[in-house]
Amino acid sequence: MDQTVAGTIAPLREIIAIWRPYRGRLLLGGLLSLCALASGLMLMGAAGGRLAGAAIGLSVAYIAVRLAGIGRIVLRYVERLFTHDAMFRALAAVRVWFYRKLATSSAAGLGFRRSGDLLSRLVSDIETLDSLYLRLAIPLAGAVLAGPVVSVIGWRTEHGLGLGLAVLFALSAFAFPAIAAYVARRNGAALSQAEVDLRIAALDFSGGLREARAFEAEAQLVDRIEARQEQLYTFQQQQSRRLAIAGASSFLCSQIAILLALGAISVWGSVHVDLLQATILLFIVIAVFEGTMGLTRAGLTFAQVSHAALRVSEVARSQQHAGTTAVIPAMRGDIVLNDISFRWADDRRPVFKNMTLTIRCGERVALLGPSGSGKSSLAALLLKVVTPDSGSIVFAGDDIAGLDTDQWRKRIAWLSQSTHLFDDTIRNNLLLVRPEATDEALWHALDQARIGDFVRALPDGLDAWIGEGGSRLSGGQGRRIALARTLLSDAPILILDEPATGLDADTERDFLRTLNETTTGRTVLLIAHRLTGIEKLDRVWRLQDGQAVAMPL
Ligand SMILES: Nc1ncnc2c1ncn2[C@@H]1O[C@H](COP(=O)(O)OP(=O)(O)OP(=O)(O)O)[C@@H](O)[C@H]1O
Repeated sequence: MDQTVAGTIAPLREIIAIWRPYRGRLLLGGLLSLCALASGLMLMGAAGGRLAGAAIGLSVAYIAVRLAGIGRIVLRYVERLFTHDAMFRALAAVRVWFYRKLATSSAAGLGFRRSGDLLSRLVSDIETLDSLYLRLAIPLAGAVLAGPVVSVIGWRTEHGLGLGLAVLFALSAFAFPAIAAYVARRNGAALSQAEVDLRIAALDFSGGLREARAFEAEAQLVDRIEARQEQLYTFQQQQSRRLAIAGASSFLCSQIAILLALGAISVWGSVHVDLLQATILLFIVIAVFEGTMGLTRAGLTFAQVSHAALRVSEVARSQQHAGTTAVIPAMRGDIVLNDISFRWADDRRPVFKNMTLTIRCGERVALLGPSGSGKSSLAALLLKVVTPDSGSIVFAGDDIAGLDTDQWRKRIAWLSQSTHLFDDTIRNNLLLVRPEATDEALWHALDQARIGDFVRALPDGLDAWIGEGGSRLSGGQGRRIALARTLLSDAPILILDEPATGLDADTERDFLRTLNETTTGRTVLLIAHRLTGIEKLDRVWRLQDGQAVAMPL
């Protein structure tokens, strides 16, 4: 992970750019917060002045205390209302942005990401981002305002005192928080990784509870969770210890500052007017330095926020990388794989070795091969989830590497081996690919997938709720809903990865017949272990040793 300053700042700038529409509200919230702070300082100063005045028999107007007191309460309330409202809106914008980035990769990339990691990014990382404004920017702006105030009043009492207070303030409000940020930043990556690991273990456990029970492996999985929890605690403890030192140092500075102000009272207190000024100073020092205590935490917050911003923006960056060029793909064309070689990782064996094949526009072709031969990897390459190590994939004469990724994926309807069904109605699951589709079109697609009669028999029909991942359906029924969704899409290219998984032999035959009839004019890539003999195909290849070998029809 990039640890440089630029690597830290760039993701934060990206997040701040998403907040741009709320700039006015955020600035107003900040301004109100500074006004609340100013009235708080005035209140303390006025209270100090009145106390000293009472001690020396000087009449100091009570009105200032009242006004500052009321002002502080009202401003604090309005400020909280504004800053939190602005922040909730800004975070909602980040969530929408994040979802959009995920949605554009939903054709493929998600299947290759760990869901626990994604959940962490979506929930805790985005939540952490509110600290950037509420616990970082606002307290820092407050410190920038309060520091000069206390130094100037100190300077007017005695130059050396003003200087001393300024140094103590700089240490307490800026230096120690910066050290805390540095320490926390160093630990931050390990800490958030430990959080993600724990979340993945917990999700794994809850998702695989049935298997864990069946194999009596619950204790083993619980041990795994506990080990990861332990690891997280260890990192948290280390972090807390170091932060406690930074916090204590900052606290020490504030206590020295108060001692200095008390010293000022004892030195200059014999002269009435100076006593007044020194007491005001003491009260303001107490208020200002109390505010700096939270800044050490802001240092920690900075580390957490910069990590969160990096993790959240990483998702976007992979998308931007994939779609930086704006070449819009043609609607139709041949797909040509030119001499492509590909392996998933350097330490894995190559999946393709200088493979060349051409899928002509409107052809119905099949790609066969034993498990692990690379059929799904080819789909991943076509969908631009991964790029070939060498060679190129060309569509209608354009290298797909140069095509706009979002637009390219819109040309493809893809049915993966584990296509996801959403916890929603049948209708909404189908409308995902064609939001404007009529009920007639939905029923047509369901009939093509041989599931129309089943849906008609449901009390709620198209509005029946199918549960998480289609849990209220049988495996085969869910598969057919997913098939219907793919058939509903009007994309010119269909990639069907083992479409018959979970279907009985009769339904499989029916479905393949439908496929023969309904996909005329579209390019269909059928990925399968073997053929049934019903498929009407223009070409068949068998994947073997990283090559596509043409098979007789
Ligand atoms: N995300 C991934 N990361 C690393 N290696 C992968 C990944 N996906 C697939 N592989 C590896 O690439 C090779 C080809 O896998 P692929 O899924 O393309 O095969 P397949 O022909 O579709 O298999 P099956 O018929 O079992 O679905 C396998 O050795 C597999 O382990």
